[in-house]
Amino acid sequence: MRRRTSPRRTATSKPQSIGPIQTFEVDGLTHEAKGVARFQGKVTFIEGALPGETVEAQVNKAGRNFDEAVLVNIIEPSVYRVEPSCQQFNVCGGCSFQHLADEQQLNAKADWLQGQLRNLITTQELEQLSDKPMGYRRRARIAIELKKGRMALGFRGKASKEIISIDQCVVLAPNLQSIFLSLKLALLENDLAGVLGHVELLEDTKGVSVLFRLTSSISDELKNAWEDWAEKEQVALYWQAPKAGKAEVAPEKMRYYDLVDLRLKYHPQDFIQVNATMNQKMVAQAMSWLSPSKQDVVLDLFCGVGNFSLPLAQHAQSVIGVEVQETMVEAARENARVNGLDNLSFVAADLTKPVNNELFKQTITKVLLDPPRAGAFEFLDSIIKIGPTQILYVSCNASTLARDAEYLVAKGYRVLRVSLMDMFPQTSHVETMMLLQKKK
Ligand SMILES: C[S@@+](CC[C@H](N)C(=O)[O-])C[C@H]1O[C@@H](n2cnc3c(N)ncnc32)[C@H](O)[C@@H]1O
Ligand code: SF4
Repeated sequence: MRRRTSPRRTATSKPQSIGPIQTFEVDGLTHEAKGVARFQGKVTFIEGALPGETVEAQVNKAGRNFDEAVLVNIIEPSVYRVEPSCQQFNVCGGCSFQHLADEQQLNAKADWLQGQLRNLITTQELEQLSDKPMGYRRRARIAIELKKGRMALGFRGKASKEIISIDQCVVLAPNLQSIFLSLKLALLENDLAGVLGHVELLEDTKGVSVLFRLTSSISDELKNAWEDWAEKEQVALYWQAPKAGKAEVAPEKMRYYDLVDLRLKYHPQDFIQVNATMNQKMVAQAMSWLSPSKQDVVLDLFCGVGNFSLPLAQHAQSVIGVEVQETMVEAARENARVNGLDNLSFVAADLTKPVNNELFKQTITKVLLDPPRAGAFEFLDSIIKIGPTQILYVSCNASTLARDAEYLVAKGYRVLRVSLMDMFPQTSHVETMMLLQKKK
């Protein structure tokens, strides 16, 4: 439980203001964590202000329909305001909600999600799935910049593209937090920083790894110095050569993570869900909601390396996974083989384009889809043609989920269950699971 705060001056940096300091009563919150107030009838968004607060702010962007203001002082704080755990919270763009108590963050996300899905869930209760609020990220891309001889290693800022230099990131898994510190010190001591595009930190069942994205070649001597550092820190090191699409990785250096009794191999730059414990819970919930049985042939769209396909195959008659990246399809096939599952097949296909293959020849009873932010609109007519009895939609973008689900509902499906999954606490991102059933 984090400490509640009392009235105080905020640590917000000095605003580039155009208006005088005014007093606002805040009565709403956007999903990007901006307080919503009205001044003489006009909506004003105030970054850092919370509902129920009386604040002083200065309008720094005046628009026709709304203004934006910079928080100057909190006169009456919300009872849900807490001290941010991260010292960089006011400037780093990585988190939006650290000033709001964890349970209230979830309520705010639920309200927002309910609004996005207002045409779909009037009576259904929005279910919730959550886990630890801090130390959950098993993957992070760290930006790097050298300016006038000074190194900034961190994330993009809240209000600018500037890289905010950080020493500690409390949403990272603890092992990644400690390797981050060691990495920062080591980068200050030699010449690698000048030829880095970015650094990727990753933790999985195999351990911790660091991937360097190079912008130009480096000497063997420098490379060896870093290999020594990696050995001392007991991390695996990967090098992505300049202009290379992906790092070259020997089979024995592939990564893996465990999912209950399954082991899934992947390339260090392949997609994996960033929150390991929430992923376990999400997959378990998907199995419980979709409830695959030996009568079911399940289609797993946007399947990655088989995160849902393999657990589905443990219960279903068979599973067909579809994924655009050939290398991930190969990894998924290998994962099925190594885990002793012979009722899976995988197809490499771009689901935004017409898919002309065996998919439509089989009787598919259930479909699971987990698309990127853009959603799956182009493939919806194909799903309708396949005609599964149930569709389980996992989404990281509620607005494309709403669009796609409204289309499915118009074409003969109804929403059975919806769950907000707090995959990314402290940030404004929301993961959602929706189960749809074909109307009789
Ligand atoms: C949100 S991830 C989900 C992956 C997997 N279901 C999991 O849980 O790890 C979306 C996946 O869709 C794949 N993808 C992106 N665009 C695609 C497309 N046009 N057609 C097929 N797959 C695509 C990505 O490579 C990625 O593996
Ligand atoms: S992403 Fe990390 S450094 Fe940035 S605000 Fe969140 S916890 Fe702090």
